[in-house]
Amino acid sequence: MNNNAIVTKDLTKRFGDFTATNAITFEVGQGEIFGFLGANGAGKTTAMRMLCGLLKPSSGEAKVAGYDIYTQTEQIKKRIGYMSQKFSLYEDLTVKENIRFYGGIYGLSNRQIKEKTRQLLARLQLEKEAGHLVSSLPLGWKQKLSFSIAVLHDPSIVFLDEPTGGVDPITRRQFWDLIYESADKGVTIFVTTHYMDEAEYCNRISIMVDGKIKALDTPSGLKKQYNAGSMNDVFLQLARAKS
Ligand SMILES: Nc1ncnc2c1ncn2[C@@H]1O[C@H](COP(=O)(O)OP(=O)(O)OP(=O)(O)O)[C@@H](O)[C@H]1O
Repeated sequence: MNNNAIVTKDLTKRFGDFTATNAITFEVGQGEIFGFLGANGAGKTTAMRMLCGLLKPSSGEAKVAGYDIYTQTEQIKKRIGYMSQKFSLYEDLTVKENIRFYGGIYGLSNRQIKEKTRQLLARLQLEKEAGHLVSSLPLGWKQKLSFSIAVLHDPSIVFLDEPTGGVDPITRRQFWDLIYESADKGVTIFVTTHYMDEAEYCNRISIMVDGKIKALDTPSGLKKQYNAGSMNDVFLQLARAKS
């Protein structure tokens, strides 16, 4: 396989008789921002959990950061960051304690944790809140903190599962500034979202319907292909074609 960040071939996950992810095939380049779109229940989280080494596929192949998702999940976990829909910050720990806790899990030294904490708090302008409980932060700040912690150990790929749910477009845009900063440093971003403004920010997008990838291209390529004025229009056409 080449040096793409993610390569999948016919990747499939069945739960009993139900096929949640149905033979998906795609490649994501290093440093690319790849949007993984689909309606509720389309199979996005299932696919993402397989790529993160958290769920064993039923069939098909995939490599993440060059490692096999069946046999090399430990190597994969060391090289990726993951931010789930219900991000995993500890609400009853302070901002600084959360950073220290995750730095420890990622195997950073005390010196690295101290330096990373300083950089992170400065970048997010959260110095004053360093000693505040995470539960006291507004949702948008929790999301930015959660993303920053997901890339604390300088992973080569970061998986974001609906990272900006429930916040306004301006707060989402600020979150995307963080994503662009990471991508500029060569980090591959694999992101699921329901927001079409966010879809437009991606380099390429795949759209999943009922477990299958129905479209995959740049936002402008997809709009052209579907003769659509917006990504929302593309999305609706694909969703309608289903019924
Ligand atoms: N452990 C499981 N056992 C049985 N069915 C499951 C399991 N996990 C997911 N599913 C089913 O697989 C389908 C795809 O779920 P998945 O969470 O991957 O979708 P999604 O595209 O991420 O949706 P959402 O946008 O709502 O998060 C759903 O119908 C879900 O009920």
